[in-house]
Amino acid sequence: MNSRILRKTGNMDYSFPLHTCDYNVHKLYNIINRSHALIHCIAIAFLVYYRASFLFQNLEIRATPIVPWLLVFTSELLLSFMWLLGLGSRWRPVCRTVFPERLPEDSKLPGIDVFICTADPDKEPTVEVMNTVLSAMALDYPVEKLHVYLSDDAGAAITLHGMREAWKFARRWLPFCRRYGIKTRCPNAYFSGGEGEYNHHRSTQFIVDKEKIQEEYEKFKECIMRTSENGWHGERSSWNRLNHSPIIEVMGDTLQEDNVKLPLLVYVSREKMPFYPHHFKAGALNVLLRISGVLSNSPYILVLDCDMFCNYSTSARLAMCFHLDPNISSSLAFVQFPQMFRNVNLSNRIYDYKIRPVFKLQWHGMDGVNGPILSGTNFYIKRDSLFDSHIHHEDYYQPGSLRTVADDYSSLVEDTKVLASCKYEDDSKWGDKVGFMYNTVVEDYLTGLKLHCRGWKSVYLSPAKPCFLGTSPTNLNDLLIQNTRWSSGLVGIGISKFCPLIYGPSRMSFLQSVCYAEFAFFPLFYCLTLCCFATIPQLCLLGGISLYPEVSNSFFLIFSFIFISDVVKHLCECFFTGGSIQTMINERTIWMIMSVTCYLYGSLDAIMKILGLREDSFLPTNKVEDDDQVKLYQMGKFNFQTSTRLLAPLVTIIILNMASFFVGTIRMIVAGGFYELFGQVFLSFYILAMNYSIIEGMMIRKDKGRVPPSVTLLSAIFSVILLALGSIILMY
Ligand SMILES: O=c1ccn([C@@H]2O[C@H](COP(=O)(O)OP(=O)(O)O[C@H]3O[C@H](CO)[C@@H](O)[C@H](O)[C@H]3O)[C@@H](O)[C@H]2O)c(=O)[nH]1
Ligand SMILES: [Mn+2]
Repeated sequence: MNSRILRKTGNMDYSFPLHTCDYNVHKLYNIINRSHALIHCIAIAFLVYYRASFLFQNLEIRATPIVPWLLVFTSELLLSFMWLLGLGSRWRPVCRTVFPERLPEDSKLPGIDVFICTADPDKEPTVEVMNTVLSAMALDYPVEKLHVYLSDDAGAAITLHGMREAWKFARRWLPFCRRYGIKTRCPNAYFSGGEGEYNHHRSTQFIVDKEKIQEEYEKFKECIMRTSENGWHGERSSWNRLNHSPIIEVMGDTLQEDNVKLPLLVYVSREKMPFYPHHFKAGALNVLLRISGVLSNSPYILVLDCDMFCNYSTSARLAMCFHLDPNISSSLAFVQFPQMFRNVNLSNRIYDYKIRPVFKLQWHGMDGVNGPILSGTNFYIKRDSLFDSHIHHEDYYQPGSLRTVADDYSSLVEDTKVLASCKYEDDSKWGDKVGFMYNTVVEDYLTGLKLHCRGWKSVYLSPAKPCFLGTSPTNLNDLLIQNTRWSSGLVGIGISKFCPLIYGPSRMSFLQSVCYAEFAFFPLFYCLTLCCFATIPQLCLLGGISLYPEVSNSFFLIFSFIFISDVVKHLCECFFTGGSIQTMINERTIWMIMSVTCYLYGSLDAIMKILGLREDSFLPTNKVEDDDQVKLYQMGKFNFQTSTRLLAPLVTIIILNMASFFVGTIRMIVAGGFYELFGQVFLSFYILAMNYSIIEGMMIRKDKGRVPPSVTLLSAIFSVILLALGSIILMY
C-alpha cells in the first residue's frame, strides 16, 4: 500500500498511492498498552486465586457467608472478561491519510447515491432535515454523478413541502458555494459562523452575494416553519402515517431556464399498512436501495441520519481514495467516518461515555484488524457488498438497472412504486441475506457483522476537520431512551445465533470477533456487575461482614493495584484522545448511571424479546432543543427530568451507599473494624464521589432539573426493601 510503484488500472494511471496507512503512529502506545495488559492480567490471576481458595477453606474457619462472596467473585470475573474483550479494539490502532488530489479527473469518478432517513417531523424538525439534504446536494462532487434520496417514514406533507422548497433554494445556494469555494455547505452551519477561516474572501461582490443568499435562506426557513406551525397537511387532509400508499416524487424534473445543474433529488415515502412489519430504518434503507437501483444505480452509497449534515464538503472524494484503490477495492465494503456532534459541550461532556472512545480510539483499533463496525451513518458503502453474490436475483427481486434519459423520470416513478410497497419483500431474502439487516434495532451493527463475516473489509477515516456533524442527546431522558434501544439491540444479538464469539471466529479473524463481542456483551455484563458492586458489598458492610482482604493482608495490594491500574489506564486513554481528568470522571459517572438504568432495562427487553414477550420498537431520539435544557447542559448539570422507572434504581443505589458509608465509617472507627472493612467503606465512598451529581440533584439543587422529592422518597422505601431482602442473602 505504501510502495510508490507505478500502478496502471484501466485508463487510470497514477504513480503515487491514494492513501497511506500508518501502523507506527501509536508505537509507544502499543508498547505501553501491551505491557500493561500483561501486568494487569497477572494481577487478575492473583485475585482469582484469592477468591477461589476461599471456596476450599474449611467450613469452620470461613468467616464470610458464601452467597455474597460468590456474587462478588462472579462480578469480578465478568468485569475481567469485559476488560479482556476490550483489549481487542486496542491491540493494533492505525491511522490513515488520504490524497484526494491524486484522484482521477472528475469524468472518471463513479456515481454516488446519498440516502437520508427521517421518521417523525415532530422530533426531527423539517428545517434541520432540509439542511442535511442541502448539505448532501452540495457535496463537492460532479453534480451529474450525485443523487440524493430522502426516505420519509412519517409520510409527512410538511417534509415533501420542505423538499420542494429545498430544491428551489438549492438553485441559489449551490452556485453560491461553487463560486466562492465554500467548504461548509450546510446553510445552517455556514450562517452560524462555521466557515471562520474562509471569511478572508471579502470582495464587495462576495459580501453582497452573501447577504442576498442569507436573506433567501431566512425566507426559506420561515416558509417551512410557518407551514409546520399551521399543522399543514397540503393535499392530504385525512392522512394516516401508519396506513398509506407509496409516494415518490422526483424534484425539478424539467430543466429550468437558469441552467443551474443540480443533483437528482428524490422524495420517497414507502407504503405503510397496519400489521405489516416495516423494519424501521433498515426497511427504509432497503426501499431506497431498490428505488435508487432503478433511477441512478450508483456503485457507491452514502448513508446519513437526518440530523447528520455534511460539514465539510470533500468527504466523497476522501472516501473514493479507498474505493478507487485497485489494491483494496475488490474486498472493501465501506469507508466509515466518525460521528461527531455540533451540540456537545467539549470541555464537559457529561452525557458521553461510549461515543467518544469509540470514534477516538476503538475504531482506529478495529481498523487495524479488518475494519470498524458499521456505525449507522456517515459511511460510503459499495452497493454490491449489500447483495450476496451467491444468491440468485430471483430470490430477492433486485430490479435491474432501468435508468434511461435524464428527463424521463416521471414514467419511471410509476414503475418504482411497486418497489416501495409492503408486499414486495414477502418471501424474499431482503433483510436477511440482502440489504440492511432486519429483526434488530441495531441494524448497523448486524449488517456490519455479516459483511465482515462474508469476507468484506472496511476502513476508518477520521480527518482533522469533521466531515459530518450531528445532534446528540443533551439530556438524561433522551440519552437513556437511546441507550436502552442500543442495549436491547446489542444484547439481543449477543444472545442469538449471531453471538460474535460463536458465529465470528470461523468466519472472520479471532481478534475481530473479540471486538464485536465487546459490543454485544457490554450492556448485559456491565449491568450485572455494577448492580452487584453497588449493592452486595454495601449490604455486607451494614451487616458488618467483610468481603475484601484486610489492609494488612498482601492480597489487599492486589485489589488496590487492579483498581489503580484501571483508573490510570482510563486516564491515559483520555489524555491520549484529547480529554482530561474531568473527561475521565464524567465517563465513569455516566457509565455507572447507564449500567443500572438503560443497560438493565435494555437487557431485560432483549431477554423478553427472545422469549417472545415483546416486539422490537424503534423510538427515534428527539432532536428538538429546549432552551432550558441546553442551558443546564452547558453548565455541566444533569437534567434529571426523566421517568421514575429510570431514575428510581439510580437513587435507590445512592441512598443505600450513603447509608452503608455512614454506618461503615462508624463501625470502622468506633467498633474497631478498620482493617477488615476499609475496602467496602472505600467502595461506597468511591461510588458516592463519582455520583456526586446525583446527590446534588437530590439534596442541593432547587431547579427544574433536580431529582423530584417524590422519587427520592420512593427510592428510600425501595432501599428499605432491599435491606430486608439483603439480610436474607447475608445469612448463607
Ligand atoms: O422507523 C424508523 C426509525 C428511525 N428512522 C431514522 O433512523 C435514523 C436514526 O434514528 P435516531 O432517532 O437518530 O437514532 P440514534 O440513536 O441517534 O441513531 C443511532 O443508532 C441507530 C441504531 O439504533 C442507527 O441507525 C443510527 O445511524 C445511529 O446514529 C434517523 O434518521 C431516523 O429518522 C427511520 O427512518 N425509520
Ligand atoms: Mn441520531
